[in-house]
Amino acid sequence: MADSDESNFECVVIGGGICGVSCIETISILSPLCKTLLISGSPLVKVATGVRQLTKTLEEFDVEERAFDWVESRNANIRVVSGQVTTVDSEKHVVHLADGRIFSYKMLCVCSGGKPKVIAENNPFVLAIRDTETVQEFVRKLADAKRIAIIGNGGIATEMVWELEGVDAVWVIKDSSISAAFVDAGAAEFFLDSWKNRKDKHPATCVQLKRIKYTNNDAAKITPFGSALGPDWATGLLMKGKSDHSSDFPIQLELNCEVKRILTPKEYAAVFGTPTESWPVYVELTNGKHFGCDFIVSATGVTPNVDFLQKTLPAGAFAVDGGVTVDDCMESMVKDIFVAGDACTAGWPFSPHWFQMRLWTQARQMGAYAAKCMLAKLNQEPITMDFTFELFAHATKFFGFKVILLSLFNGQRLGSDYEVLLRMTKGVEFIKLILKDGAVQGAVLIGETDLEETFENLILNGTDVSAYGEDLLNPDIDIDDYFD
Ligand SMILES: Cc1cc2nc3c(=O)[nH]c(=O)nc-3n(C[C@H](O)[C@H](O)[C@H](O)COP(=O)(O)OP(=O)(O)OC[C@H]3O[C@@H](n4cnc5c(N)ncnc54)[C@H](O)[C@@H]3O)c2cc1C
Ligand SMILES: NC(=O)C1=CN([C@@H]2O[C@H](COP(=O)(O)OP(=O)(O)OC[C@H]3O[C@@H](n4cnc5c(N)ncnc54)[C@H](OP(=O)(O)O)[C@@H]3O)[C@@H](O)[C@H]2O)C=CC1
Repeated sequence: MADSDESNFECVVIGGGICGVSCIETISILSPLCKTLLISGSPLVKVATGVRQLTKTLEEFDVEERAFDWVESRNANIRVVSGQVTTVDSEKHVVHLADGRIFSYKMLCVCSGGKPKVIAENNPFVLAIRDTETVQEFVRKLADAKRIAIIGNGGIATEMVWELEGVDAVWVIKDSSISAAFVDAGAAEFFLDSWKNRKDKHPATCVQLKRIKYTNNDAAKITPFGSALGPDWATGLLMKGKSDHSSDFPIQLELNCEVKRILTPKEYAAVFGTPTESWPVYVELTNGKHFGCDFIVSATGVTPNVDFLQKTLPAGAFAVDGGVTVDDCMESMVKDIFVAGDACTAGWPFSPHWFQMRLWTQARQMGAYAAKCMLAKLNQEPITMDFTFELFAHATKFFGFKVILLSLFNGQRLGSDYEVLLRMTKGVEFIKLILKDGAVQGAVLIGETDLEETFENLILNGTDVSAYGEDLLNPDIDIDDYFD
């Protein structure tokens, strides 16, 4: 290829995470002759493999890290380069890389992911988990730790506390129950109770949803953050500290509070007097408690990683949460710039049963759908929205239990005007249905319930279930028979 060919592409995709790779794979399948470039800030890309469709909208897959040449070998029209995009010139349709290279595009898809929100950005005792490197740093520091503080109440904190061994942890939660980013107080109680009464941390009944291996790649990543970790990042990792306690429940829960300040030993002594035990860092909480620890994990969510678009897009192109607002074709306010995955904020009128959460499945689906939209625009063809945006569906694993979340599982968007139907067997299963206007609007299915397909259908079809009352969750009745 001549030089100019080397830098001119029809489609350019920024980001080698699950979203960017799903985008180029879809372009490659739908339009094998489309000249496409993937610019990855990390030395390996993340590929979804072994996709298993559990129901119409619910899927599981494994995630593997692959070298650039694996991606290129699948299609001669795909090129993958390593580099950090610093700016995008939307007038000239070119992207600039930190090393001076320039690539032109007809259609651009930004899949640059998110970066952790950190409670005290430059404090060396505060650690955030995002990618393979940060998790390795965590494991390394943990090996020398007797007590840590975990701040945040979402996916990372929930998965981390379950895996910890040989360390005391103070879990600082601003809500009144654990894991509130995903489940309500009832399900949280189910988890806590099962956890405290567990006989075996990984009992045979616990379903292994998926397992992946992350490589320790020696090549330096180019952007400050590599691709986000995902399913099973915590499973199989030895998260072991050096405390010699033998408690089965070494977690101290601090509910309804936040970190007031983080203090050095000197600052702590000045405020609270000389401590009985000396620690590298101290934490004061808004509930008045204070304690020392080896380090602090900030697991307080992500913010879209789109700073390099600040000069390209007008202020109005960004949503309140910092993501780039996209329309129902994943396109931003600026022509031919599409944004997908953790980097974007879905800005179209949602279907009644879907909403955005920054998760693997949505990153993969958005990447694939953005590819279809880019090609449709290139070819001036119409496009209809993917079915995947009809219903929110998430499969994961918390505290050793399979967890399925469907549609408005916490009554999102319904205000207080809905009914809840519950079935719970301690240590075995927790099922919660959200009902409104006689129809199922959402479901939380914890344990081996095998009900995901049934409830997905009831939600999607808007079936009137009011005649069934509580029988809907009667364990002696096979509800599949009702709706056959
Ligand atoms: C610890 C952890 C555990 C998680 N567990 C789960 C889970 O169990 N289930 C689930 O559904 N979700 C989980 N998530 C969320 C999920 O990982 C993300 O939603 C998903 O990976 C987002 O994919 P993405 O491709 O949009 O972004 P990312 O994976 O963040 O990829 C972004 C890519 O863009 C590159 N990049 C960034 N800026 C530039 C630039 N300027 N130039 C070039 N390249 C750039 C980065 O290097 C990276 O390769 C987890 C997240 C974390 C952090
Ligand atoms: N199994 C899964 O599906 C997993 C998914 N993930 C995903 O990875 C991403 C990163 O995970 P994570 O960091 O846990 O983010 P999450 O968004 O899951 O959770 C962040 C939590 O921290 C709370 N929080 C925010 N700021 C503060 C603060 N200053 N002090 C105390 N608490 C605070 C949030 O409360 P509030 O919401 O009220 O602001 C929320 O409960 C998320 O997109 C998450 O969905 C991660 C791990 C596992």
